Amino acid sequence: MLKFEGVKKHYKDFELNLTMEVPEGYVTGLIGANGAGKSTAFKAALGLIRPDAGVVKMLGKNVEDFTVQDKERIGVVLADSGFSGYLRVKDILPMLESMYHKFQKEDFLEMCKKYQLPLDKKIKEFSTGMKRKLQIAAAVSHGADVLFMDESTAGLDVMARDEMLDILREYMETPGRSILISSHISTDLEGICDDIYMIDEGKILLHEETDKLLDQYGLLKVKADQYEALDKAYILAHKKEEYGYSCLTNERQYYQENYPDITIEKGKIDDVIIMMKRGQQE
Ligand SMILES: Nc1ncnc2c1ncn2[C@@H]1O[C@H](COP(=O)(O)OP(=O)(O)OP(=O)(O)O)[C@@H](O)[C@H]1O
Repeated sequence: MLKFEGVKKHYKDFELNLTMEVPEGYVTGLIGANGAGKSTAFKAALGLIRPDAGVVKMLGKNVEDFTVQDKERIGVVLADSGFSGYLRVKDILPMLESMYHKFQKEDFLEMCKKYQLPLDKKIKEFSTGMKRKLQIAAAVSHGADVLFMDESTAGLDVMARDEMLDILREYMETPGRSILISSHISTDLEGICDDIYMIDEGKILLHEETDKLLDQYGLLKVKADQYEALDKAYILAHKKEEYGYSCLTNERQYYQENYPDITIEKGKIDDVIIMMKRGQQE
């Protein structure tokens, strides 16, 4: 559905070097700190910047060859963009109708009603959550096959985030669709993503299915002598701590069964990120 093949982009103090895939029917998450390269990746996929090397392929085509019709098959929600604050929802309706052949006006209006987005209030008077919901409603109302959501949970309260996830789940009910969603907050993504890529300083640190990350990853807390004796076959990284070492594993059960005396915590995505970034990889 969407593939980044060796995509490189160099800025003064930064280099993106990205290979990743968003398969059809998948919600794929891109997690990384501020400045990790998430927006640069999105811009490359949307043809807003030209990579120095590599290609982005989407819907079976190089994105550089995308036509206006191809672009209609994409929905986009970017954190720092949106509709002009001086417009009302009723003003943007004809714009959306003329931009997208497949704009589903009824669905869009229904979403506005469900998420309490008034049609005749200026958008600049909307709250952050309302603006974001409006962006999402517009992005999912023209039959797009791929949805890009860059930092779209930023600034949303728990309710608004939950409503946003509902819209995305509903969007994914139609077969053949995919979403690429980014955030610097892992808990925002773990409830919706099938698959997670962790990005740091422009490179992918780890790619894993969300279920596997949550069910099978773990953090071992061991003393120095326990560490020496440990079978490291399923240890991905270790980090020196006051008490000895913390070790990241992708086979928690193996260590639970074979080392009953060792303290093993369930994997949290943030722990995995910290270990992959700050720990020493095996
Ligand atoms: N047009 C540009 N010119 C120079 N440097 C840039 C440009 N765009 C991005 N960068 C740099 O590239 C790096 C990655 O930025 P990017 O916006 O992709 O990160 P991000 O992961 O989206 O971060 P955030 O969560 O803060 O949005 C940063 O160091 C940024 O300063």
